[in-house]
Amino acid sequence: APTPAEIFSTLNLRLSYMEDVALYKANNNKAIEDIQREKLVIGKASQSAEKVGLNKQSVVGFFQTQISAAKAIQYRYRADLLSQTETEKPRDLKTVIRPALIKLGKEINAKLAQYLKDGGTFTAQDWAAFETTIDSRYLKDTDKKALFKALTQIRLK
Ligand SMILES: C=C(O[C@@H]1C=C(C(=O)O)C=C[C@H]1O)C(=O)O
Repeated sequence: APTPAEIFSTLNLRLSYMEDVALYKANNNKAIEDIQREKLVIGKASQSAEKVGLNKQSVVGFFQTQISAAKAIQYRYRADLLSQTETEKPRDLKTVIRPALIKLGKEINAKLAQYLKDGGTFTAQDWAAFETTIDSRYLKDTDKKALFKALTQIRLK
């Protein structure tokens, strides 16, 4: 069965793509927020929740919170890009990053379902590990708290 550490780490991996997303969008004159894409991401997460036996509404809430954190990282990094040049080329948004984000979303749901079916729970005891595992330089403690709260609210069907 997955461990909380493994689940937190997969969530962190999804968030770790967001600086590349921001750099790609800045280089291509694209807006950070893409509502059409958010609807697709939420729809995929809802489908995969259903498939693995998770309560859909709680999973949708969690993914909305992940998307908010994703955008917070992007806005803060894009502000930094106004005064610092970045010479690294980001991974391609359409062919590399977005497919990876969908795959990681499925992995997060599968691991969560296994963990909860095995009787696992998330409590205040897990916060310390969560807070250190989510390591984006652009996330504030308030962002991490919102993510942790949405995570603790996920339940089985
Ligand atoms: C990651 C992206 O940026 C934002 C965050 C999203 C996400 O976390 O899945 C989806 C759409 C965007 O509003 C993206 O455009 O793919």
